[in-house]
Amino acid sequence: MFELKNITKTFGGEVALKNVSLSITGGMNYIIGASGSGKTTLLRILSSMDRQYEGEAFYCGRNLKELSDQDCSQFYATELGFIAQGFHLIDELTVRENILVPTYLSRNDSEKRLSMLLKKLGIEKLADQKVRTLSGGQKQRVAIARELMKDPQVLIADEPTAALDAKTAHEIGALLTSIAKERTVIVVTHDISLIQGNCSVFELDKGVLIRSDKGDSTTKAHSRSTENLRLTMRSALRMAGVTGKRQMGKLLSIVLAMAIAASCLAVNFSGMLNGSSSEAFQELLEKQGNSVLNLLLVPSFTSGGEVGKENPGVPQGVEQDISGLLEEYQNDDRIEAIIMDAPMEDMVVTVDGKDFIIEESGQSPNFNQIIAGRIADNSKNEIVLPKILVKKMGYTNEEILGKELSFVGSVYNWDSGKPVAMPISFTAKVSGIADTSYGIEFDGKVERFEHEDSLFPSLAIMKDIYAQAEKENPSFSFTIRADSPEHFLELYDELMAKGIVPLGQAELIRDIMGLKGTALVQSGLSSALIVILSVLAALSVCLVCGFMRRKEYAVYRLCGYTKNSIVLLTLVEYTGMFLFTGLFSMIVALLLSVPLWLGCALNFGVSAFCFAETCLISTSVNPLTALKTGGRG
Ligand SMILES: Nc1ncnc2c1ncn2[C@@H]1O[C@H](COP(=O)(O)OP(=O)(O)OP(=O)(O)O)[C@@H](O)[C@H]1O
Repeated sequence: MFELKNITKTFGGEVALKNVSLSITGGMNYIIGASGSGKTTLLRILSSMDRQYEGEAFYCGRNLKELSDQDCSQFYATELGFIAQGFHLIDELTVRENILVPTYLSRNDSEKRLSMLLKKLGIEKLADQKVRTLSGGQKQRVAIARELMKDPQVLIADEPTAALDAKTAHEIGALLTSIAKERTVIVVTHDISLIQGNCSVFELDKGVLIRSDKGDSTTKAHSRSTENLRLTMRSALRMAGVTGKRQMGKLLSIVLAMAIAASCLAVNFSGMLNGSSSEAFQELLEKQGNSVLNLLLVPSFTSGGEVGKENPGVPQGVEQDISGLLEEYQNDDRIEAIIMDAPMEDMVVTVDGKDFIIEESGQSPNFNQIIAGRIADNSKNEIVLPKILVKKMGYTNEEILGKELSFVGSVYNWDSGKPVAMPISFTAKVSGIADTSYGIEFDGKVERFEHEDSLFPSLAIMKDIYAQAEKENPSFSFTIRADSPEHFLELYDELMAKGIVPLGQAELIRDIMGLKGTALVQSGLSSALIVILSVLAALSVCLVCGFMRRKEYAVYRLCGYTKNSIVLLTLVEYTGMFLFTGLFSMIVALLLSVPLWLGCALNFGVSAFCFAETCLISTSVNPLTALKTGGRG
């Protein structure tokens, strides 16, 4: 059965086994020796847990060194029962559930064999008891029953009586001897009083085999399962049902951690935390109207009074050449509209034979937004009227649109250096009505103003009236309406770089955008932090739960579960947890108005991360280290 030839095992120069050759043909076999003599090392080689040594070890003619991981799982599932020190049972499960662990891999009816074993080992009354409530002897019987459930050719036990009192130790010894009548039993022990009857004894001393007493025991190999044992989806579901029920606490903590992480991420990504970043600009728009995005381009203007007071001797007039800019910016994508700026005085408008005097405000026209019709076509005699004037004339917006109106008034000619009012007149078709209101904040209160002399004629009209006013080389002022605060600043800087000073609230908008930028950076940082912390929190809970289940995963490996089978079991568990988490996330999403798809996607992402982490832990468990298998554990 086992044939070991010249086995030498060293641990970093220290020899644990030296040139050991032996053969085990069946029956009861004891491996004895002082502490540190190499017993456990030999056991690990026999059970194929350790495949790094010099020499050759064969089991039924197969070289143990050449077994693949898959072969090993099959070996554990069908050929070898292994009882490590410390019983290696799954504490949360009942006796029955523990014994049934290997049976999920096969399709055979296990119930009959289970009741036979419970009876044979004298533990039928304990079947539904949790194993953590059992005594040491009872636990050892459950461990033996579970291994016998596989109907193995060989049963290996590492110090099976070490933790038991003398009476129980002898009962277990007798049990193993009776099992040895049907299969090969190999026991490592310190307790030589166990050695009775016809058995083989191998004694080690400092790694050297010093005694090899062979009993005449040969066990007939009974028929082995050739079935490729693996976990099917059905058995994985059944098994997850059992383990899930017993490990509810751990699984619920994972569900909760994943749900909290997914909800935090959903809230984070839905932009609820970023909402305040554009609030400051929105507030400005509400107070002052859309005209905050206006850039007024004029050929000349006078600097503010403040500057004049500080520097009384310095002339404050600014002259600039804006010719050509109108054409340049006419079709710019960043611009919502270009509005001609026409300060006209003493205006009287005639509509349907009725004259209306337009009251002067002394302010330049202020364009907020078009509320009916459209901006005047610069090639035609068209004009946009302020809604306040239309109201004063007693018309509705719809009634006045398209009407032909006559205007008379004056325009100042500054060619001589002094303002000379020049009479003008023109007719124009009404192309649109504009809201010309704007707000100014006084003592925290916003007051709104609107002037009826905010007229917006086309370029064609402007050219006509400047000709009438006999202006030499007339230059036409106009307002650029940017389509966003970002483009407003871009256009402002571009014009300044050209040496043109546009009039507008650039500094205020720059401040607000700077604020927004800072807010975005801050919210970006806090977003990243929330993402990292949420995922880390969920991963930590899974890590802790995964580590708490390491012994359980090691038991699965020794019962013959392949890594793929353990991944499948983990997948089934996580699918269940994903559904629970999904329910929680959906409720949170509904309560916080987070898009459902976002909640589900993030829930899936978090679950996938946690699943991957748990798979990593469950498949990388080394039964040698996870279960105590000798002095070195
Ligand atoms: N993983 C390891 N790393 C380093 N040395 C080891 C390792 N495992 C065993 N050894 C060494 O190999 C020798 C044999 O150890 P082994 O555990 O096989 O002895 P043992 O007879 O089973 O002892 P005990 O009865 O105390 O369990 C010892 O000197 C031990 O220190």
